[in-house]
Amino acid sequence: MSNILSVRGLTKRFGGLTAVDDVEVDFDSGRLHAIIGPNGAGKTTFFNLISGFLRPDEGRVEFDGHDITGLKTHQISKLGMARTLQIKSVFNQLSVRENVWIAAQARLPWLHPFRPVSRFKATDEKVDRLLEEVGLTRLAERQAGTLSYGDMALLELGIALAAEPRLLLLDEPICGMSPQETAHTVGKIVELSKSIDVILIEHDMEVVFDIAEDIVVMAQGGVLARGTAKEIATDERVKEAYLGIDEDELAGDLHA
Ligand SMILES: Nc1ncnc2c1ncn2[C@@H]1O[C@H](COP(=O)(O)OP(=O)(O)OP(=O)(O)O)[C@@H](O)[C@H]1O
Repeated sequence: MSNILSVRGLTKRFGGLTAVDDVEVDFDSGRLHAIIGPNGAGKTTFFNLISGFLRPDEGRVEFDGHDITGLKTHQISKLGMARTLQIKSVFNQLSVRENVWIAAQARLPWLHPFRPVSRFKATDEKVDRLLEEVGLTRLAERQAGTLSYGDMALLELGIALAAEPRLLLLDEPICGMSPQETAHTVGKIVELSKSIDVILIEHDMEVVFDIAEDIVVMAQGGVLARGTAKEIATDERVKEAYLGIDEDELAGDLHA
């Protein structure tokens, strides 16, 4: 199986704090990956480094065969990596459809006066498909700013998918959602992961253990453990890393 992402010696310091510390990790294509770890473990900083929001102090990141170390976010996104649900990319005044349309349009060459009408038709069809895919067809004409939290998250997913990514990074995609919204969004993520690669940062252990096929555990900037839900749930080092932070909740989830 080929690697969609390979990370070597990745390090990021903020003053005296090493937020990501010499991380070496590969993510193979075709499995749903999750990154978990206690607060402050370095998960979001890791995402920021691989998606170009932050420049690493040391190390190398390879995405889909390209060395992307130090590239800017738009260059990385052009190569096929999308990230969603932490960056608020939605225009609140526009409709759901218009938001996705703009994102889909951005993928095409710059607008010019001689652009064939068929290109707009193709974009319209693509937008319809995307809305269907994320389950927002019924709300297509709704002003985005009036969406519920869960529907807004789905819209952000639609916007990310408009870029036709090979790899989708999701940072706490169900944070703040109701149980129904969670179930719906988790279903979508699983479905999506069958056609594109997904790496998910998530605190909800029940969801992670339920859907992730591969779990990377980060602690204090490094990779502490890696394995299947079963392996991670019984790993003493993982239990220790969470001890004192969320002991009751984790104990419940790990033994579920
Ligand atoms: N821009 C920054 N400047 C200074 N310190 C930072 C910055 N970003 C993150 N940190 C610190 O780096 C460490 C790792 O933070 P990070 O947000 O990556 O952890 P995390 O695992 O995503 O945590 P959480 O689960 O709480 O989101 C923390 O100690 C955090 O305070």
